[in-house]
Amino acid sequence: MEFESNNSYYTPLGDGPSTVPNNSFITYAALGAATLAALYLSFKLLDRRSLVDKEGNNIPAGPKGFPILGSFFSLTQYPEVTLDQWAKKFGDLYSLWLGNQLFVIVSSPEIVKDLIVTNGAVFSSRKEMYVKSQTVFVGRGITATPYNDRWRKHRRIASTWLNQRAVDSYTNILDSEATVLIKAMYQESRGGQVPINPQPHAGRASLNNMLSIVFGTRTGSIYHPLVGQALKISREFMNVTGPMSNLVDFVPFLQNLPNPMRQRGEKLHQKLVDTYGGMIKDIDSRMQMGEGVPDCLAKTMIESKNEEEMDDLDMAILASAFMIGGVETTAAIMQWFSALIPAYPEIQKRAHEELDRVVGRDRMPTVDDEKNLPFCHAIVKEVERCHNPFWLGTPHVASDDFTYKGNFIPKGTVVVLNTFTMHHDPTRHANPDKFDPERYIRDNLTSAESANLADPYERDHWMFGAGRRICPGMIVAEREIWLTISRMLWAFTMEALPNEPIDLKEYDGLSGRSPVPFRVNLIPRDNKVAQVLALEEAPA
Ligand code: HEM
Repeated sequence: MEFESNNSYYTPLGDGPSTVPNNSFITYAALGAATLAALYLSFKLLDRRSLVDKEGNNIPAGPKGFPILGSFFSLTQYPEVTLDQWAKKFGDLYSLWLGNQLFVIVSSPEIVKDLIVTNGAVFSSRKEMYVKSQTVFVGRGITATPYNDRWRKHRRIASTWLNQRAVDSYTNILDSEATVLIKAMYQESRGGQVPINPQPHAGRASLNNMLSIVFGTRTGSIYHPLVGQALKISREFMNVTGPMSNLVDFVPFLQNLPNPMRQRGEKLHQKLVDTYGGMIKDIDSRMQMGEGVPDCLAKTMIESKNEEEMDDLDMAILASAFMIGGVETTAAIMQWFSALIPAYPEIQKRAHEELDRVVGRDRMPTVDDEKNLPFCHAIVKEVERCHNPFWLGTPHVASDDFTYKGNFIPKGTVVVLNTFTMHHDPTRHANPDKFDPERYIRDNLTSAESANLADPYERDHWMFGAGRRICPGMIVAEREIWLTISRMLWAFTMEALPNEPIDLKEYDGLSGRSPVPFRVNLIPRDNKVAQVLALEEAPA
């Protein structure tokens, strides 16, 4: 199959500033028919605002918003900041409207546990968003599907490649890709002589891990055409499918008008089918010709497609969910780490001392070393707390009416975990805006273990979501993040360029977020680095 040769990952803002909403309200407003529909809807909306249950309990209070649009335009730029301000005003459980859709915003660990975990039978569905679910994923794929038998089947199949035993079986691949990453960074920076943009390197490391798991293949360099193409697809996905960014998702009459988001969604859908569906077809043909194919998700799906009643589209979209969910996310954490750490020489120094004491200079840290490197482990968790790539997560939906402590949550309400507020709660994280790994120094659990703690206030962070839809890729994600970050720390002293400050506020992406491109100096810590990376012969 052919891949477009496109290295646009160097300029990921190619589709315009990503923090601007995707729909042009002006275009829609120009259409006269909208006025009548608007009036009708505003009456309906007023009706819904007074929703009550049988006992007369109201929906939680919240910002009023505007007729028709609700609070849409308050949430276009840095929505997590607005949600945080409203949490301070309206409390840990409040509501808002976007168009005809009611949202409930949950900002405390206790309420997340009570609703999403304890009442998972009610709060584990997804809204079939017009752009993301209906147009891009066409009702398939594990991420966006409602809580039904198709989701259960896809989650079960996904888990066979993401559970602890599976991850243990391919940890050698994650380990080798982490070494390749360090080597490529070393080489591109010419042993620390020129600054580099870590983005394509982080992207390729994550991409190669997912390519191995899903298709049993990998790319040989950041210039392989699949790197540019896959990262471009993931980036477009992040910019097209924000949980609160598409007005057309919430104002249904817009779906019948000429619609740029539908076109972008359809194009993206086709790219997914052509790229990842095409790779599955290649594997299928090779298997039919009796060629040996490495074990991978695609092979599992092809072998069991009759028994599991999966068609080609099911397989293409499930593979796409891995390629999207598993690439930008882990790569974003590696990038946030690389953006943050140059500002903290004293933290690097302490990490270097720990690494030298526990691991030494003759080898790089491994998965087994993590338990003996509490400060490096704490750095990873603190990066995740400060820079969750999905502040709004993937919202859940109530599949039934529910009343929680006098607050009515009607069936169909979208429930958002307000992770920004929870990650910045000063009662749990003193001085929350400070990057301070020390706060996790006594946390010796993985995030997967932490998610199972009985006390939700003890959980490390909420980056992976919660309940029955919690990220099934947590174990592999953590392992690859550990290997890459601990090895970057082991190999380099990371420094910002004197005249190029690294922007930690702006970010790229609407559903997921990663830093805007930046460059860093990666100074090898000593000449052992080249030897351990097998770039230089060890002295006799
Ligand atoms: C830093 C890395 C990652 C982050 C921050 C992340 C975050 C998330 C979040 C917030 C959700 C929604 C959870 C919820 O509904 O409560 C999710 C779901 C999901 N993630 Fe991840 N993820 C990461 C890595 C991965 C990886 C490596 C994979 C591998 C394939 C993956 C696959 C998925 C899938 C398939 C779902 C959908 C689950 C469902 O709806 O049942 N993720 N992820």
